[in-house]
Amino acid sequence: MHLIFMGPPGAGKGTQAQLLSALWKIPHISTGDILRACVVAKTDLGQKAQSYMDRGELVPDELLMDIVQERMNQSDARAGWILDGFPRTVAQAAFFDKLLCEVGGGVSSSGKDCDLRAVNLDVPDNILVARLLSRGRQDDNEETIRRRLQVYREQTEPLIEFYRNREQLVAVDGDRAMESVTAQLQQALSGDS
Ligand SMILES: Nc1ncnc2c1ncn2[C@@H]1O[C@H](COP(=O)(O)OP(=O)(O)OP(=O)(O)O)[C@@H](O)[C@H]1O
Ligand SMILES: Nc1ncnc2c1ncn2[C@@H]1O[C@H](COP(=O)(O)O)[C@@H](O)[C@H]1O
Repeated sequence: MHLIFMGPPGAGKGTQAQLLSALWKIPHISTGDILRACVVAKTDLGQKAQSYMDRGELVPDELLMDIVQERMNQSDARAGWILDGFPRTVAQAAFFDKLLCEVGGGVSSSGKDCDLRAVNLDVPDNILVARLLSRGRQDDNEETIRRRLQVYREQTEPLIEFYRNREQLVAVDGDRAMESVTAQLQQALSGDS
């Protein structure tokens, strides 16, 4: 199972990825979590990324490439993965296609034998804002949330069309109870493992 979780901030990507990762015994790889760990550890990357994250901007593409490549090369990623929050730009998607050709362990990014699926969780903006305000992460304040939603519409949403054109898109209504979203995902993805 090779999954990309898309959807705006607060759509439930992390929540669902964590559940399905435990169920299917494949790693949940969140670029946001990796970056936050780098910020806490005050690594060079963390120091460069922090101001972008605090403002709700995307961290520049070139800073993401190495961490994704390194994580995908770890042994637990051989059997499959759920990528949460990557790719987020057209440039990242192109880089990711190339990476899968090189280190994909048999996963190609397209073609008839490819099992890559891009899951989009759809949730209305007013619900997203309410969810994020009650989650209360450092970047979950009203101003940053608005900017993250805007950045999502401008830079990440175009990827929905990209994966739809490749017939890899799985669209799920994320504005339901958590268990119902999980059930929809299991049903939509059954037979893909
Ligand atoms: N189906 C749901 N119904 C109600 N609340 C939900 C649902 N799914 C997730 N949540 C809650 O909404 C908040 C955001 O969820 P989550 O962190 O999974 O979103 P995300 O898409 O990963 O966001 P981000 O991209 O900002 O990291 C969390 O507090 C989570 O508990
Ligand atoms: N793929 C990414 N490209 C650029 N910036 C990213 C990426 N993934 C995460 N970020 C930054 O981290 C925060 C939080 O990410 P979450 O996925 O919401 O945890 C995001 O706003 C970007 O600044």
